[in-house]
Amino acid sequence: MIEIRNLTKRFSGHTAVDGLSFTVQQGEVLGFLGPNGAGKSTTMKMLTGFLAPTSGSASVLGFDVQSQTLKAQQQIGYLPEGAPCYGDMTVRGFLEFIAEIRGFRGAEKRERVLRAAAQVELDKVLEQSIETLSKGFKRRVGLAQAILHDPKVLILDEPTDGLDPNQKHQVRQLIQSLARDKIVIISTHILEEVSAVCTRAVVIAAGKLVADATPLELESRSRYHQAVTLVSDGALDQAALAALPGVIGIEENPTEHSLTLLAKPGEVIFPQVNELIRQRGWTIKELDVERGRLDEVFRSLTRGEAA
Ligand SMILES: Nc1ncnc2c1ncn2[C@@H]1O[C@H](COP(=O)(O)OP(=O)(O)OP(=O)(O)O)[C@@H](O)[C@H]1O
Repeated sequence: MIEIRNLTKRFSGHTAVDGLSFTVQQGEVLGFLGPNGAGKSTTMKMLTGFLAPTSGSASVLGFDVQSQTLKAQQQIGYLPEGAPCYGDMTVRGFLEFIAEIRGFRGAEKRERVLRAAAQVELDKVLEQSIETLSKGFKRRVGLAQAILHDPKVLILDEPTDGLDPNQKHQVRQLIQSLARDKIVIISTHILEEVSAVCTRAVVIAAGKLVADATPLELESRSRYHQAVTLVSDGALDQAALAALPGVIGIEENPTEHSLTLLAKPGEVIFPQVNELIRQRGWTIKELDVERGRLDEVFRSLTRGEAA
């Protein structure tokens, strides 16, 4: 388990992290979200023992990060933002270098490098210099160095930032396969990542926790949760749609020639909308029921709080 208790960091009069508390259990993939300047990197630095908190504490699998720093750090694999590597080294050379820093020698070092490279599918580029790799492969090198010592905890700072959609997809699949027996914390600005890979999300703004929930719970806070969008060539009777039980509003989307019916919190409106369509014999080209919009929830949670 990772436990963060009342963690606070002040920089000359400015409070970057403000009394943050949360825990993460084995098997969880936690999305750590917040606008620029919210305090994500500062929290990660305190959690990984690179920055001392002003007050409060953090522990990793029972090891206090401040008083048992090395023990705590041995449990952690860390992918820093941008996954910096030594570009002129080969993939194998770099991974062996990291393995040595982690204390592995001889056959064990070589085996660990091969195992980590195989896990993230780097086998074919082991002898290639890192600077000649694509961004996606560079990110894999960063992931490989983070898992060399088979840590129980992975801390990944914006692991898919700057990658193309295919590379994003591949790195997310890798994270999911690595996450099975680990605790994973992913800091991200990319909200779709939260739905794609995270089991839980902690949202911070101005150093304070503003939400701690599953992606589904967060989506259910959206005003678009259970909203029904209809696309039709013909005109629809908006008054009749608005009068349906559970409907609290209608939005017109002129560019898409569609109507979005908003549901009262906690209510499902799809059956009554469907019934009205049947009764009136409307031709509907598309009908979509939404889970909710994370970007809207994120904005309303963090609005005006960014530094
Ligand atoms: N060493 C430092 N000295 C002074 N202020 C700092 C220092 N490091 C961070 N800060 C401030 O602390 C606040 C939180 O910064 P932090 O980098 O943790 O945010 P973040 O959520 O990681 O942002 P981003 O998404 O942009 O990476 C910001 O206002 C930042 O300017």
